[in-house]
Amino acid sequence: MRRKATSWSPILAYGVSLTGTERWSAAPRTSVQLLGAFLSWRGAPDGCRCRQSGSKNVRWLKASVRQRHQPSGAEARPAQPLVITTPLFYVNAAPHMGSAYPTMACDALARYHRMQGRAVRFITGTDEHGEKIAQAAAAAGRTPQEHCDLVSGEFRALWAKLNISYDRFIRTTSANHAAMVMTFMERVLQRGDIYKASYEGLYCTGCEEYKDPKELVEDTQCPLHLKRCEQRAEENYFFRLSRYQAQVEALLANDDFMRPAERRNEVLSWVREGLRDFSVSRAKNPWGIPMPNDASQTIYVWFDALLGYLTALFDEDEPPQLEKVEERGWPAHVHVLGKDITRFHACYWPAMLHSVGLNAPQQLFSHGFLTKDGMKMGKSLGNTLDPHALVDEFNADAVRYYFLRGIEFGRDGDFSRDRFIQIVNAELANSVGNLLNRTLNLLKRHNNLSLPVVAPSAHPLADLTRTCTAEAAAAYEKLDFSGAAEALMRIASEANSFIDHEAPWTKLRNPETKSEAFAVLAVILEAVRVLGVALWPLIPETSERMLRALCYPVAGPGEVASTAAAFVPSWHDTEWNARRDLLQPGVRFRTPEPVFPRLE
Ligand SMILES: Nc1ncnc2c1ncn2[C@@H]1O[C@H](COP(=O)(O)OP(=O)(O)OP(=O)(O)O)[C@@H](O)[C@H]1O
Repeated sequence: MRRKATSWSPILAYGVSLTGTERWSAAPRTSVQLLGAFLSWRGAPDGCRCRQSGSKNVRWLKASVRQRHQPSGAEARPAQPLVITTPLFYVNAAPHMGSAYPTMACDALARYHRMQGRAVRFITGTDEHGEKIAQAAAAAGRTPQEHCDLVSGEFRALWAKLNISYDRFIRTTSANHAAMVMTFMERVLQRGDIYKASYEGLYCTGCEEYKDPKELVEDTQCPLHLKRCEQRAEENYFFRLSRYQAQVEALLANDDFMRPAERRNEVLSWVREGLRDFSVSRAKNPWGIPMPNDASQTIYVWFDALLGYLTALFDEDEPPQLEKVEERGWPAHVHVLGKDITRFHACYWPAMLHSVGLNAPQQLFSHGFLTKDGMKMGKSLGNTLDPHALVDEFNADAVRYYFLRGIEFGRDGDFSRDRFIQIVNAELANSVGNLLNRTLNLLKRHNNLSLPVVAPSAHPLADLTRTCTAEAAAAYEKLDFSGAAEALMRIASEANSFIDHEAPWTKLRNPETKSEAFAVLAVILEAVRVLGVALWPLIPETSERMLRALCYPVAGPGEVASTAAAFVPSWHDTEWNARRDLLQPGVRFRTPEPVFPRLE
C-alpha cells in the first residue's frame, strides 16, 4: 500500500511564523519546541510519518495495530492501558475547588483500577489557547505564553498537594500537541468535512462558543458567566457536524455511553433537534494553532483542546502519532467532565473522531457543580473556594474525602464548612482512625504490640466485610465514590459496635477472659486492615499510615505524596485474612500514632 507522508509545511510554517513575527515575543518556547519536535520527528528512525485517512487506510491501521500487539521481542508493549481523563482546564485563572473536584475523582478511579492490577493512563492537563487566555494574559500584563506557564504550573502544584497520581500532564501549547492538531485537522480536511462560510451570532468568550439565543438569560447574558454575549460576524471554517447526526444519536442512545442518565437525556434531546455545523476557526484570535490550509485563521480552541486527549496518550518526549492511538489505549475508558462542557464531549468530539476513523470514548461521566449561593463556582465569576487554603488548614485527605464522600458524584453540591468538619471527624478521625489507635494501644499495653492469635475466617464481621467491599468495588467501578465510602463506613461502624459490645479492655484485665479479648482485637485489626486497603483510592495518605502501622511495606512518612504512586495496595488484600503474613502471632506492629487528626 502506498503511504503518503503528512505535509509538514504548515507545522514548520507555524514554528517559523512564531519565531519570525510579533508572536515570537509571545511564544518563543512554543516555537522552539515546535521546530525541535518537527526536526526530531523527521529524524526518527521508523514509522513516524502520518498516513492519510480513508477507510482502507483505517483498516490497514487497525491491522497494523493488532500486529504490533503480538508480543514479539523489542516490539512487545505492555497491555493497553485504561485511559482516564480529567477535563483539560482552561488557564484563564488559577485552579479552584471546582477544578480539583473532577481531578480528585479521576485520581480515586485511577488508583482503584491500579489496585485491580490494571494498566492505567491517567491524563490531566491544561487547555491554553483561545481568546479568553489572551485577554487574561493582557489583563495581567503578561505575554500569553508567560501566563500559560504560570497558571499551568499552579495546576500542577495543586495536583501535587492533593496527591493526584496522574501519569501524564498535557499542555495544549506544547509542540507535540500542535503537531497532533495539525495532523488531525489535515485528515478532517481531506475527508471533506471542513468548508468556509460566514457566520453571525452571539458569542460568549467565557464559554468560547456561539450561543443559541434560546439559552441566554436577560439582556443576552450567558447564564454561566453572567456577561452579555457579543454580536459577531466572521468568515470561518466550519466542521460538518450535521453529517454525523445519525452516529451521534446512536451513540447517545446507548445507556453506557454517558452518565448520569438524566444528563444523557438532556444532550440527546438537544441532538434530536438537529446538529448544526460549528465553526472550527477564528479569524481574530492570534493565540492559537493556525489552520493548516489558511494561516490567517487559528483553530478553534475547543477543537484544539479535545485533541489533547490523543496527544496525551504519548509521553512528553515522544512524538504523538495518530495511527498509534489505538495501541496506546484509545478509545478512552472514561472522560470525566463538568456538565458545562457535556455537549462538546458528547457531540462534537465523537463526530470529530468519526471523521478520522477513530472510535468515540467508551464513556463520559458528566459530574455536577460545586456551587456558592446556588451559582456554579467558576474562575470567571470569581466566586471560588481556595483548595490551597482548605488543604493548609485541614489536610489533603480531609478535602478529598469530603468532596468525594459528601457530594454524590453527578449531582450539584454546596460546600459547608460545618458539614465538612462533621463528616470528616465522624468517619475518618473517630470511626476509622480512633478504632485502629485504641486497638493497637491495647495490644501495646497487654501483648508487646503483637497479636497472639489470628482472626477467625468465619465471623459476622468477616461476612459483612465481604459484602461491603464487593459493594465498594462495584461503586468505584461506576464512579460512585460516596457509595463506596458509605459501604466501607458500614464496616467501620459495625467494628466499633463490636468492640464496644465486647469491651476487650475489661476482658484483658481478667486472665480467664484475656484470650477472648485478643480474639476480638484480631477481628478488629483485620477489619481495619481491610478498610485501610479499600479506602486507599479516596484517602491515600491516611490509608498508607494505617497500613504502615500494620507492617505493610509502605514508603516512609513524607514519601506518600508522589504523583506517580509508588505503593499500590492490591484490591485482593481486601479479602478477609488475605495478609496472614502480616497479621499473625510474632509480628510486632509499629508504635501507634494517630492516623487521622481531629479537625477543629
Ligand atoms: N464549580 C465547579 N464545580 C464542579 N466542577 C467544576 C466547577 N468549575 C469548574 N469545574 C470543572 O472544571 C472543568 C473545566 O472548567 P474551566 O477550566 O472552564 O473552569 P471554570 O472555573 O469553570 O472557568 P470559567 O468560570 O472561566 O468558565 C469543568 O468542566 C468542571 O469539570
